[in-house]
Amino acid sequence: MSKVTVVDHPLVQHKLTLLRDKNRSTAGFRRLIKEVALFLGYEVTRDLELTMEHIETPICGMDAPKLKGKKLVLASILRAGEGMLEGLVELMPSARIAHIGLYRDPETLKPVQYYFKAPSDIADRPVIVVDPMLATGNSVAHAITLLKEAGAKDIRFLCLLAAPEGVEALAQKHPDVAIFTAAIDSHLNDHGYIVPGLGDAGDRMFGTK
Ligand SMILES: O=P(O)(O)OC[C@H]1O[C@H](OP(=O)(O)OP(=O)(O)O)[C@H](O)[C@@H]1O
Ligand SMILES: O=c1cc[nH]c(=O)[nH]1
Ligand SMILES: [Mg+2]
Repeated sequence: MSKVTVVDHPLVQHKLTLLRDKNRSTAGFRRLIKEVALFLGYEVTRDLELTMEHIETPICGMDAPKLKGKKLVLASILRAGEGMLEGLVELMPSARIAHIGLYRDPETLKPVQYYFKAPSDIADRPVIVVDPMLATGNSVAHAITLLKEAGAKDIRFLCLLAAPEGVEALAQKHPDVAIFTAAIDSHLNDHGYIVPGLGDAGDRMFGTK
């Protein structure tokens, strides 16, 4: 069973409420997604391994902690992952980036793939998959399958909002992938939207509806 972490930091919860509000402007929505991603970024990277390195401060030499191993990969599920990616890149400017182009067929709720590009040495790097919405879980499960086929081994998933159905489905398909989210909502409606949710994240972020 996947480990699920709900990030209940008060600032995250406050900003999530602002995001849910249907009267939030496109600019406000974009800014908030990026801000929340910064907070969530702290949690999703909490268990990264450190190694000691000798450095010289202006005062003396010391052994100080640095991240161990290769830079990690941020894997953004298009389109909505891009908003969170912006915040995470600010936190980890040297991260490598993977893009996975998927949209959900509104009838079948199955993902339709239109793009995939990942670093060639992804097998040697930790991977954080980002997409604000975990609804049925079909999109992220497909994205993770593609990343595993490309060689990824150490994968975690960061979203903003999850439905219980999606958490369950992802845990079934990829039990090795830890899930980080700001909230787990009530359920999915007949169209596969999260209730109460925040609507269509991509459309709200890019102003396409
Ligand atoms: O868990 P699922 O049921 O698969 O739904 C979640 C997916 O739906 C949304 O993308 P969408 O298909 O709207 O594409 P977009 O980001 O281009 O708007 C969202 O960003 C996820 O990728
Ligand atoms: O509630 C939902 C479900 C899928 N995708 C979204 O953007 N929102
Ligand atoms: Mg969308």
